[in-house]
Amino acid sequence: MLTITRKIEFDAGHRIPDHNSQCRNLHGHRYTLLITLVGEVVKQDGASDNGMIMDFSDIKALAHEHLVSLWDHAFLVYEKDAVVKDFLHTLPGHKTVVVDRVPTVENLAQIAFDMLKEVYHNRYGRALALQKVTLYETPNCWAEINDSSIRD
Ligand SMILES: Nc1nc2c(c(=O)[nH]1)N=C([C@H](O)[C@H](O)COP(=O)(O)OP(=O)(O)OP(=O)(O)O)CN2
Ligand SMILES: [Zn+2]
Repeated sequence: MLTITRKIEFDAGHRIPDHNSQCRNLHGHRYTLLITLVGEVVKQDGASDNGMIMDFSDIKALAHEHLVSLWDHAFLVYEKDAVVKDFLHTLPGHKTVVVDRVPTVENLAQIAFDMLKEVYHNRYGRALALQKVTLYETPNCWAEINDSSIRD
C-alpha cells in the first residue's frame, strides 16, 4: 500500500491533573503531528498534483484550518479540571481549548484523528483517506492511531 505522510509541528500547553508526578504541573510541548494518507496517485498530465496522492502543502493547509490553528499556542485543558479552566477564563483573550478528556497524548491523538478523519471523508469520500495519525508529545513519547477499516 502506498501512503504519504506530512509532518506538522505546533506548541501547546497542558497538564494531567491527577498525574502522580511532574505532569500535574502546567507545562507545554512542541507537538509533532504526522498525518498519513492513503489513496490513488493522480495521473493527469498538466495537473499541479500529477504524480501525487495529495500535495503536501494542501495536507498542511487542511490540518491548519481544522486543527493546528486551533491548538497552536493554546492551553489544552480538561473540562473537569475546574481550577485551571476557571483560572484561564480570567485571562483576557487567552487561547484556551477545553477538551472533553484528559489531555494525554493518547487522547489528543484520538481527537486529532477523529477531526481529520471526518474532514477527509467529507471532502474526498473513498478516493483519499486518512490512514493514520501519530502525535509526538516529546521526541521520546508518542501515540499512533490507525484506521482499522483500511487494509493492505
Ligand atoms: N501514556 C502517557 N504517559 C504520559 C503522558 C501521556 O500523555 N501519556 N504524558 C506525560 C507528560 O505530560 C509528559 O508529556 C511526558 O513527560 P516525560 O515522561 O518526562 O517525557 P520526556 O520525553 O520529557 O522524558 P525523558 O525522561 O526526559 O526522556 C507523562 N506520561
Ligand atoms: Zn506533558
